[in-house]
Amino acid sequence: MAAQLLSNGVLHKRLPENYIRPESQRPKLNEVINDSNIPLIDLSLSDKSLLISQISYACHSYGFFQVVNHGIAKEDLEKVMEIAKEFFRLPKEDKMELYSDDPSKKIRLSTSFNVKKETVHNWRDYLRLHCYPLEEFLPHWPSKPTFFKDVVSTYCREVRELGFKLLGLISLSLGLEEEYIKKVLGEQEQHMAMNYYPPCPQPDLTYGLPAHTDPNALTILLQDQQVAGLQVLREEKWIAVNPVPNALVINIGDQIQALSNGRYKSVWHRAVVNTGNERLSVASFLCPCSTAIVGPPKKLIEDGATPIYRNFTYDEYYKKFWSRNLDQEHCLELFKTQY
Ligand SMILES: O=C(O)CCC(=O)C(=O)O
Ligand SMILES: [Fe+2]
Repeated sequence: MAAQLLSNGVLHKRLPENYIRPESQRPKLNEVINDSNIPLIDLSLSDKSLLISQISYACHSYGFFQVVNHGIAKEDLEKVMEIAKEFFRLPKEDKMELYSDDPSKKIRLSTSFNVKKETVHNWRDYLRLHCYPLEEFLPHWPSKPTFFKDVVSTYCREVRELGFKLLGLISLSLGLEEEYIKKVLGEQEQHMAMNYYPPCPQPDLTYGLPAHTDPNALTILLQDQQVAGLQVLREEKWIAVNPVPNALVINIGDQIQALSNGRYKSVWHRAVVNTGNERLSVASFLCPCSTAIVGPPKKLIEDGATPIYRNFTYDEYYKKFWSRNLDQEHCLELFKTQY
């Protein structure tokens, strides 16, 4: 039976059986660290070498950071959040026109993660959109709510620019030329996931999204300004990433981990749910073009360092990623060299 969209409005008093994780896999919410946080970086900092050293530290020791003064207006962030909320409130008939559980579809509304493969579902609906080149995909995006295409396409353009700026800073922080990563990754694809996590009757038994790493190069996440839910693994402990006003959360994906020869980390993260409030997040993923060959630059291995991963194309990697369950071993493990 097809999984049901949670946003279609059935209220659950108890968590349905097929969302309940076995005891050993539950989120242990009382053990999460709430009062520590990931680095917060001000991108308007005029001291560029200080900025680069902050980026280097954040990418190496957290794999995650938040940015403020990132160049995207507060109003644009608010509009995207609002339109995402409106989207998930559309009538069932409108939403079901977009429903698909086929991960290869470029525009689709779905639920959980990979409903055809997984045995336990996650407390999430999501709209996944390919966003680049915009002119190619825009005509196929949802035409409701009315301003969806306008608002989301403006945001996509802004996020892409921010992503390139960050890739430049990341290149510099690795001692590479500013344009290095952008050149290697080719004409990058851009995908978006609008995640909707409704209130959940038993949040300690399930996830919005279980622990995973992002398979792409760089992720820019706009998270709900009111409701926390994102958590990041650091030194074997889960840390809550509490929302900071107007900040965007940045995380290193598997491709930058590979490209930096393991220096920068694509870390495990997850989204948990709660009883009282719905939560939304909008993730933008910059992805290498499918034929891009990912491997460490000469500069990072010239002092005799061993390449940790074999070279691969993004196409090969992405297929492998979607053929697995989300919470298996780090997908990069499968690409390690045999030394
Ligand atoms: O909802 C969140 O905060 C996390 C979303 C996420 O990790 C993803 O979409 O890959
Ligand atoms: Fe993620």
